[in-house]
Amino acid sequence: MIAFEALAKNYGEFHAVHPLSLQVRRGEVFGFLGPNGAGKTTTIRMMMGILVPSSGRVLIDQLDCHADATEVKRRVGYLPDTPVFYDYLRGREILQFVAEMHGYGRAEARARSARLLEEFGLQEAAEDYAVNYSLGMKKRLGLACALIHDPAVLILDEPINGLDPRASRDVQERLLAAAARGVTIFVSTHLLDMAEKLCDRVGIIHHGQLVATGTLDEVRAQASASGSLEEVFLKITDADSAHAA
Ligand SMILES: Nc1ncnc2c1ncn2[C@@H]1O[C@H](COP(=O)(O)OP(=O)(O)OP(=O)(O)O)[C@@H](O)[C@H]1O
Repeated sequence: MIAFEALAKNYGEFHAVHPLSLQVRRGEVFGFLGPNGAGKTTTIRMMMGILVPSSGRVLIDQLDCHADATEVKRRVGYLPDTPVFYDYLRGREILQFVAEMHGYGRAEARARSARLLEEFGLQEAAEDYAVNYSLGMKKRLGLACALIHDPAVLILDEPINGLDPRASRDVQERLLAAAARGVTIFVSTHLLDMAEKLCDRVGIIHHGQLVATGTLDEVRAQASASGSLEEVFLKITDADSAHAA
């Protein structure tokens, strides 16, 4: 479903993402984990056609995310790390606007927006301006925007970063519901609890390099570590730092 083929990004001499090769299967929830500055957002921006790869490519449904960016966007819902909305549009208007951008007529856009506002618990705030939304509400609105066209794939950059425990659980439950409907989810995070609860497989990226991939058990075995994902993650990224130093 998602195929990274030696995808890489350099900024001058700096290798933000070293050649990355990886397959994510249809219906899988894949956690892309890494510490700050590891290269997660850079990778996701290349998947969304926002950044041009220095070499290699990434395919979604066999479409090149750079060359076929428009067609890819029809199949993909994207939640950026910091969702930005027009401050003086109301929640409902934002969703309708996104639906119309996807080509739905006015009536269908309205119906889809109403359904998602309800599903995401935003009906009461539907007529409020986005500028007055809390961070949790913004993330929920962002997710609703990402799902408005029933995408087969969701690409999420830090979907619960900065949320309080209730809002965080809320978003995770909605992601699990999407996964249960068969949506393929590629989610970047440095919040390991979430990855442990949500993901079928994870990849750990550190200093722009994929240093481990697999189920939690497989990653544990690769790291010769036991215990929580946090322990495995710390061991892998520490060992790598020591190695790099
Ligand atoms: N436009 C740019 N020019 C130069 N370096 C950049 C640019 N954008 C990102 N970088 C660098 O590339 C590296 C990877 O950044 P990226 O934002 O992808 O990390 P991240 O894993 O998403 O981190 P975080 O969890 O902090 O968001 C960082 O060292 C960053 O400073």
